[in-house]
Amino acid sequence: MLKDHEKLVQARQVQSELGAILDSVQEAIEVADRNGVIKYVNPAFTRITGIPEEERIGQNIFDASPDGALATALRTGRSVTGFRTTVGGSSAEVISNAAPIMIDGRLEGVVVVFQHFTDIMKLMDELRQRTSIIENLSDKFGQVTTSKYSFVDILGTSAELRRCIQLAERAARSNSTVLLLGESGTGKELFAHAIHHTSPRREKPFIKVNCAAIPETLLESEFFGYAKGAFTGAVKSKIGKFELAHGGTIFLDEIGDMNLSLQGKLLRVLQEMEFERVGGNQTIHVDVRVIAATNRNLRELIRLGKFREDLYYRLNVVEFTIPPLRMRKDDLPVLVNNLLIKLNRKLGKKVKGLTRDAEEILLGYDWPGNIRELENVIERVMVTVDEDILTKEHLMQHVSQFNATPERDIDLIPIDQMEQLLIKKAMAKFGNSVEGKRRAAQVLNISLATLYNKLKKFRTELDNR
Ligand SMILES: Nc1ncnc2c1ncn2[C@@H]1O[C@H](COP(=O)(O)OP(=O)(O)OP(=O)(O)O)[C@@H](O)[C@H]1O
Repeated sequence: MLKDHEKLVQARQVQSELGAILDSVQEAIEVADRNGVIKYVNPAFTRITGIPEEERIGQNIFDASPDGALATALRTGRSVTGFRTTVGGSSAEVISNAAPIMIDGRLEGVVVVFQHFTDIMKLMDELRQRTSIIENLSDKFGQVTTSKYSFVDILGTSAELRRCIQLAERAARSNSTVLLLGESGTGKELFAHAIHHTSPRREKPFIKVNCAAIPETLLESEFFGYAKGAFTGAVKSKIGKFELAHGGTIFLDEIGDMNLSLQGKLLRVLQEMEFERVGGNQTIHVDVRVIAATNRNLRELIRLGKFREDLYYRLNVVEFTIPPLRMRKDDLPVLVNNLLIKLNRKLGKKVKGLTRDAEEILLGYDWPGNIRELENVIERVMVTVDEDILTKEHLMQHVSQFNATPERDIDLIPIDQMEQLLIKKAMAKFGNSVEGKRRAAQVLNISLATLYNKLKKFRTELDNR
């Protein structure tokens, strides 16, 4: 008797603990016996459905909610999950999970647990919002870059270059807009990095936008971002480069290639430091320092009506032109030495220097592709030559630019290969920048679009090999 009493006490304790749990959960719980008679509902059931406990208990589930999860589970003897329904006798729309209660292999009843559909929708909304915040942040995180070079990376001792460095160092301390001019490959981007790196904004982002590389139609949203639904496909909002650069510097490369309507918008941003996202109506304020660069003749573009004069005056608060390499040949030795050190490391070589006549070849050449071309030339020779000292013959043999006699005896090869060779040669000479491609297309007497197509075709052929 004592044992039975002890068991009874234990059972009561378990029952009251379970009761407390069932009473406190947020989900509604309803239990029916094997005949469908409702035996239990918890307080959350009444809260969600509005049906009082005393009204529900004793009803048969096949009368009360014949199409609900509980009746279905009882009818089939199987669990039901994610069942969306309206609770019989109420207007509450719920998502329910029901399961049969099996004791010793026999169906003794069924239990259902459900939640208000709007509660779930609210959670889903919250989840969506948070996911969008995370996506935006990770998008931003992936795009934010900082400057990679400082003034110590700009090599050269010529008076012309030193004057540019002095001006740039002074500009770096101010907040003024800087306009960098100069031929392709003269180091404009390097200067932009160095100015940001030396400015009080150095810890903040340095964001580069190549105005020539982005299709005109996308440039505006690239600059200012877009609001969700701004156009078909804008399923979420996107942050623009100006917002990304907040607190730091934006480097607008190839500014001479920007279309006139966007020039107007850029002018407004430079004046007011505020804008709206494409398709958005909220004004966004930013604090951004602008450095712009181009290898095109902006005064000529203004004369032709292709560049806004007011924008030009807004940009050229500090303006300087980086002289081409042919006008500062004094810089060649230090540039070449530095390249030898860098490329020895990269290619695993031990080149110590150049013979005097090899140096003379470099000094005698006029470097239309500037320092980028010099880098290409030295790398091409070092890749193919194993000696410690580079000679005039090495240069002549491996660098077509130095061969004064173009009508050499050429091997007969298929025309498409010859076309590839010529395009490669032009690219090596003028560099891979947009201006380089423009000049290459000019020399090859084909349109820029044709050149792009051919380059794309070579790349696909290489990928397929
Ligand atoms: N004074 C310099 N010292 C060392 N390297 C330099 C110097 N000037 C340019 N370079 C190197 O030459 C290459 C071309 O420079 P950069 O891209 O800055 O030229 P750019 O004028 O911006 O060219 P583009 O107009 O074609 O964009 C880079 O690899 C850069 O590091």
